Amino acid sequence: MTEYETILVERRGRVGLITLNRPKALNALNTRLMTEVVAAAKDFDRDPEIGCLVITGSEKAFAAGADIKEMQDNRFPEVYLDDWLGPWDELGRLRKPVVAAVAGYALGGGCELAMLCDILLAADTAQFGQPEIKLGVIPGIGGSQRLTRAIGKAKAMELCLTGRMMGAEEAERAGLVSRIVPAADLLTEALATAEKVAAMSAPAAVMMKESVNRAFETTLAEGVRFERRLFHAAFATADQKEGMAAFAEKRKPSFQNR
Ligand SMILES: CC(C)=CC(=O)SCCNC(=O)CCNC(=O)[C@H](O)C(C)(C)COP(=O)(O)OP(=O)(O)OC[C@H]1O[C@@H](n2cnc3c(N)ncnc32)[C@H](O)[C@@H]1OP(=O)(O)O
Repeated sequence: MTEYETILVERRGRVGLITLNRPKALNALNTRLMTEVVAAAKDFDRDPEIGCLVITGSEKAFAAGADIKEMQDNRFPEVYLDDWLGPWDELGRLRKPVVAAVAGYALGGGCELAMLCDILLAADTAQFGQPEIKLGVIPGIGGSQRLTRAIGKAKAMELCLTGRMMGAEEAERAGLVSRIVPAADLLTEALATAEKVAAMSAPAAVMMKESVNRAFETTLAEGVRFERRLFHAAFATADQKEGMAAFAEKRKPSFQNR
């Protein structure tokens, strides 16, 4: 069993739950936390018993950004040569779906971490923002790119250039989050959503995630072609036979994840 210092890691049936746990620093993302989150998420991603992940924080903060005190004395040659913050990109390469359950502050790297996930659920207390400009820097884990793709240039530009936070309702209207839930229900709702995903055919869920994500990386024609190829490939799985037989026989499917 791996020992972690800055996160809590639990299995809830077929769901892998990662809880950021630096409460005194509002879950500021230091190097240790980055290393631990990435390692735990990759372990779950490799685990055939896990079908979906949930990443969450505390009531007050999902994460208040990269750890400012840790990075304030950084110098260009070191951060450049070490590709500092690069390991976060590995979360974007996870094959299994990931649900972000966000309450309180999701700022800077915290907002970027949420956007690295696939389904974003927000508590009514959630506050999103990219305030790096106030520190004399810009986002470094994809914030200027993913926020712009999620909510469009007009709003992303305003938020990034002013550092203004946006609440859960504005974030939902803008298309950043899929749903708002009362703060007290956030984890229950996130786990229920993740369980629903984990109960689907694992190959179909991985194909679905890959196909939706492709929409951000390619032209419409290429994306449609990519989707068609994966759709064809789904007919090579036992789960396609089971899913369609279950429909015809008016029963629930029992997927074998192959
Ligand atoms: C990824 C990249 C490239 C960049 C970034 O993410 S830069 C960081 C972006 N985030 C921020 O700028 C937010 C910084 N935090 C705040 O503005 C405030 O903490 C707050 C508005 C989120 C909450 O304010 P509140 O008054 O409720 O709480 P504080 O007393 O300010 O914070 C409690 C405790 O946590 C420490 N803290 C908070 N955020 C960070 C952070 N990002 N890095 C390091 N430490 C952080 C804060 O210093 C305080 O600790 P102490 O009591 O020990 O001072």
